[in-house]
Amino acid sequence: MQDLVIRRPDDWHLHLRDGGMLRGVIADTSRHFARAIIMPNLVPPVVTAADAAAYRERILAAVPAGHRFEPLMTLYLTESTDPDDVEAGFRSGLVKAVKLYPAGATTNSASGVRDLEKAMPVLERMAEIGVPLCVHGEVTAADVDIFDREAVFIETVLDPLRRRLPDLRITMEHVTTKDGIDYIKASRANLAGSITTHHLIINRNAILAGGIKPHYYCLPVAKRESHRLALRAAAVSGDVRFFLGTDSAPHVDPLKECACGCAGIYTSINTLSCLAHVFEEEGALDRLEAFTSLNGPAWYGLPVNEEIVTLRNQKEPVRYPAKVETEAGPVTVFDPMFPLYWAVA
Ligand SMILES: NC(=O)N[C@@H](CC(=O)O)C(=O)O
Ligand SMILES: [Zn+2]
Ligand SMILES: [Zn+2]
Repeated sequence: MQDLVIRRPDDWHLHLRDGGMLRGVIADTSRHFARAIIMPNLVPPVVTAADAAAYRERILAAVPAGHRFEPLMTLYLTESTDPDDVEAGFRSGLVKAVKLYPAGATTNSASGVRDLEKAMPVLERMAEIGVPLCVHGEVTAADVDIFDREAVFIETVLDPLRRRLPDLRITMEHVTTKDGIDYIKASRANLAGSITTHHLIINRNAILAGGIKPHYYCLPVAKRESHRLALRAAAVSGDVRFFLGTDSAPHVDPLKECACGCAGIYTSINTLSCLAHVFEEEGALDRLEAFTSLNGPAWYGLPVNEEIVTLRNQKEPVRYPAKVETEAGPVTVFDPMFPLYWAVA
C-alpha cells in the first residue's frame, strides 16, 4: 500500500446545475474538493451579480453537513452584461470570473455571445480591473468541422482578442487539442488552461468505435490520440499554466441516451482516482498536487488549501457507483474503462 498526500484539490470548472440535480451531485464534489469555479449555464443563465449571489446560497444550502466547500461564482457573459455590475460583483469578492460561451457552442449556451464587439465594453473593464475571462473556446460556424472548432477559435477569436486586450486574463477552459496546449505554452502572460479528467483518458474512439457511446460525448468533443497525449504531457509537466477543471457536467440518462443526446460527462465522483492513475502512468505522481491543488489557486490569486487529502493505492479496485441517483433522475458516472486502484482515504 502506498499513500500520496496532497493539499486538498479545487475544481476550476464545474457544473452543479440546480434543484434536485444540484442536491444529487454536490456531495461528490464537496467530499474531495475545497472549492470549485461554478459554471453559470443554468436555464436561465446566471448573468448578474444578484443571480450569482442567489445561486451561491442555493449551492451552500445543498452542501451536506460536515463538508466544507466554497463555490466560486462566475457570470455568464451576454451582449448586454453591465460592466458596473461585473465590477461591483468582483470587488465584493462574490464574482471570481466571467464566462464566455459563443452562442450555440455547447449545452445551454443559447444566450451566449453572437457578436464579441458588443461585449467589448465589459471585456475592457475586466482587463482594467483584473477579472478573469473563462472561455468555452470553440467557434460555432456550421461550416467548421466539429473537430477543428477549438483550433479555429484560437486563430479567429482568441488570438485577436488577446492582441486587442493584452491585459485581459483568460482561462482557456477544457483544452482538448495540441493546438490549444501549444498556444498556451507560447503565451508570455495572462493565459492559462484548464484540462478535464476525461480528456486525459479518452480519445474520440471512446465515443465512436464499436457503437455510439453517448456517455463519452462532451463538448469540446474528445479529439484523436495525438491530442490526448499533448494534454497529458501538459497536465503532468508541472507547468503553472495548466490545472484541473473537471468539467463534470451531469445530465440525466434519458437526455443522453436518445437520438440527439446532450454533451457532458459526469466525473466528480471518481476524478481523483482517475487522475492519480493517469499521473502514475506518466511517472508523475509527484506533480499531481501542482495540477489539482497549486496551479489553479496561483492563477486565480487565491490561497492554496491548508487541508490535505490522502490518496491510497489499494489492492482491490476502488468501488464507485455506475450511476448516481438524483431527484432529477439517474446520472451515469464516467467509466475510464480500466479499474482504479487509487482511493481517496
Ligand atoms: N462540457 C460539456 O459537454 N457540457 C457542459 C457545457 C460545457 O462545458 O461546454 C454542460 O453544461 O453540460
Ligand atoms: Zn464548455
Ligand atoms: Zn463545462
